[in-house]
Amino acid sequence: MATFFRRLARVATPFTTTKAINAFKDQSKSKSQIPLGAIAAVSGGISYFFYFSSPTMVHLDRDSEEVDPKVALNPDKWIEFELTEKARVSHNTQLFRFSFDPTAKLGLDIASCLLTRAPQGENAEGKTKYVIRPYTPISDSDAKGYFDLLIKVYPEGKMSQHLASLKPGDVIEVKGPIEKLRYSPNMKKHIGMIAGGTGITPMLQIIEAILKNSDDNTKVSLIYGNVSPDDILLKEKLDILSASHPNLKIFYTVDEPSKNWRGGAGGTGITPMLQIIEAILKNSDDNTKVSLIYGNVSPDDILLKEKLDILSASHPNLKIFYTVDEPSKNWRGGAGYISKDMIVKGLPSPSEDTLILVCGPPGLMNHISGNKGKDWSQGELTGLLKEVGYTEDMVYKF
Ligand SMILES: Cc1cc2nc3c(=O)[nH]c(=O)nc-3n(C[C@H](O)[C@H](O)[C@H](O)COP(=O)(O)OP(=O)(O)OC[C@H]3O[C@@H](n4cnc5c(N)ncnc54)[C@H](O)[C@@H]3O)c2cc1C
Repeated sequence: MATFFRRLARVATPFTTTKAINAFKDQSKSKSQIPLGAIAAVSGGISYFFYFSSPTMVHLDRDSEEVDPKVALNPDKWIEFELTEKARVSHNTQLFRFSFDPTAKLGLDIASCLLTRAPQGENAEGKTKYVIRPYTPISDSDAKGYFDLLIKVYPEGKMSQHLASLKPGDVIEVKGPIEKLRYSPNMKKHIGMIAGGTGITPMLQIIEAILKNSDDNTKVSLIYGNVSPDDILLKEKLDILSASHPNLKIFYTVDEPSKNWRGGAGGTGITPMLQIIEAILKNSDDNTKVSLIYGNVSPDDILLKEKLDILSASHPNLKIFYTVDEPSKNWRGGAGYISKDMIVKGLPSPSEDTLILVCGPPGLMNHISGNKGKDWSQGELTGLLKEVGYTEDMVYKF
């Protein structure tokens, strides 16, 4: 448990790809007990390297193809799952790991959610009343024996408070899956995503499905909005995925930038990035595209800017976006509500080859795309996406 909390604490520090690989090596010594704190910090990066560099994973994949795996979820029946670990991810968000038969998969297609229910007193006839809420697992859909939920805990939230009160060994009832958007590889050339807060969860399901399939060439551009830098969930995981996959570009924006707001790399956090950039650029057989978001307090604080500018000017595969806390007059983004300008610059243009996915709290949905209908239908497309020229068939609201 101590290791688990130490790893969690490391979430606050810049995480390099080397660290991710080492973290994986450490974990592989006790494969059945991967600490959830490490998952909170880097699981995406680890699973990415796992999928693309580990012979063990190839072997596991072959195994799973040979035998039709058992499935843990049942769409018609509430099933109890045991909480094995939980970890704080931000000041109001926690990660929960639930376990089941280690030889079974959860049984979730991309992109789907599941339903949880918890008892909430009794009705007049003495029967148990339940609160039921949907959540989107963020663990690999092929993972055996466990699934992870990333949940924002609301002060008055019936289910989120119940979940926050659970201790390892306690159980929660779950039913599903409920399919949202049926994702198939290469269904679109370019997918744009706009997420707010825990609205990142369905996006993560789709991103990981794309990145782990080497035949899927879909480009993904994600705009991820949060209130403050401390609210950005799984940032290290997203950064590692983006740093190691040229088809994934991420732009973070926060309503309340703090002094520490650093974007993808901050200050001396540039050093590991530079190592990777130089390794890529000096190898003429390496066609990896790199997008670097490099944040600093002020324009004067940007380290090695001249060198980075020269590299970027001479290598078309390297794109750099600088962000600063104390902007000069030329400041162009990285702070404030998601704007029309960010959408135009950051997402694929309206076209039949693109799809824009939106997920977040009602305020964000209203601002970006209009909310869903009362009957959970897609509802009318309004907001910034409509203004920019997208049509209803180009947008999916989770
Ligand atoms: C398809 C789907 C997938 C979802 N996946 C996730 C997920 O992966 N992780 C996750 O954390 N949530 C997810 N949600 C939201 C989740 O289902 C619950 O709505 C949320 O956890 C609040 O439930 P609660 O019972 O704790 O709060 P409630 O008792 O329903 O609400 C109590 C108070 O909390 C506040 N509140 C509740 N929801 C919101 C909101 N969305 N925005 C702003 N304030 C709110 C309001 O002030 C409300 O009055 C998903 C929702 C849907 C529809």
